[in-house]
Amino acid sequence: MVPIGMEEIVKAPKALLHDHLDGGLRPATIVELAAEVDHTLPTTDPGELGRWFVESADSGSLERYLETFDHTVAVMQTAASLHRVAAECALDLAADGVVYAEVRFAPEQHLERGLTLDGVVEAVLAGFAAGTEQAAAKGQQIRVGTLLTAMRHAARSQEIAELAVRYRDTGVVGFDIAGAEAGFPPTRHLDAFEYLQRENFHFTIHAGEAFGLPSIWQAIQWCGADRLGHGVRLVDDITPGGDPVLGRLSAYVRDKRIPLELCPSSNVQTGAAPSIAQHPIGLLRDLRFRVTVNTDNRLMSGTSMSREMALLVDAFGYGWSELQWFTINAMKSAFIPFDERLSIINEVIKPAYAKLA
Ligand SMILES: O=c1[nH]cnc2c1ncn2[C@@H]1O[C@H](CO)[C@@H](O)[C@H]1O
Ligand SMILES: [Zn+2]
Repeated sequence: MVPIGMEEIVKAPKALLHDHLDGGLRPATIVELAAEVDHTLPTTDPGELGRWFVESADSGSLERYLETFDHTVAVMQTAASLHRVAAECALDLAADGVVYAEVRFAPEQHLERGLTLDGVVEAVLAGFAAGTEQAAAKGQQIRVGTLLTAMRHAARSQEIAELAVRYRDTGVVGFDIAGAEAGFPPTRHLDAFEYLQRENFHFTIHAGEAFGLPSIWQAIQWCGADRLGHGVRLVDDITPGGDPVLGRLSAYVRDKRIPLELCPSSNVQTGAAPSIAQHPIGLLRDLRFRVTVNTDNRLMSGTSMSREMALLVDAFGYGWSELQWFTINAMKSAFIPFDERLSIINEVIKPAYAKLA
């Protein structure tokens, strides 16, 4: 079998469920926006700045990895800058062959220059719409859904959950919590999750990245998460060997087909996995968990959806059938309505992979 090349992977349709808006800016855009607001960057050379983000995020610790977001969040404090960053995000994902993306960000982090929560959300939604339209004009079809994130160390999750529900018919498709995981269990935000369940709304929870099984267990069994952001530490509940044995929690996650939003490069940078080749995605796929492949933060990892796929092809020898499986898993797990998911699977994904294979 001829190994699959990067160019072909870019052309293949891909679905992305876990991508942070403030973790995916173009370095050149950060430089321009920083000059407008007098924000001091480590360097104003876009190439060097891109490398600075990757090297700084390569820290082995989630807390230190998250410090790099100070520079991206600082330049995303006006409606115009949020609009631009969101439009470029849609354009960049579409150019990479992503046909469906859920992009998340935390509105509460963008209020430093007078915007309201609603103002932040409206600027981002308008930016995604503009970028989607520009991509379509170039012949690149993408659909972008927005997830609103609440920061887990803060106390605004109920407010952000209500904000998400308010915009559910105009582009917001789900809710999430993010930020440092150790010391900030999901149950701190139980009120918000119970509210969302009563509203029949969708949410994912960052869990099982920098903290292990208790975090995953709470996210699912206390909070009712539809999906797990990362969830990579679920392997702590699997006894490896010729015939791996699943514990109660990992068996539950697999039986219920709870999607795992795995982010290989990001996990290596924060120390959640030793390398791509040793990333638990290999085992989890073999065991048929509902595995999806994601970018997390394209800027901090110097990556793209196609690059993450290519890394897995290199490390695990995956072919088109595995790449299609990841893509369909993601599409099945999306927060948009079932009929819309199905039409992307049947009309876009399957015909394209049939030609590739
Ligand atoms: O992998 C991650 N784990 C936990 N939190 C994260 C990760 N990536 C980004 N953020 C946090 O989410 C916020 C909103 O997008 C970012 O500002 C960052 O603090
Ligand atoms: Zn994340």
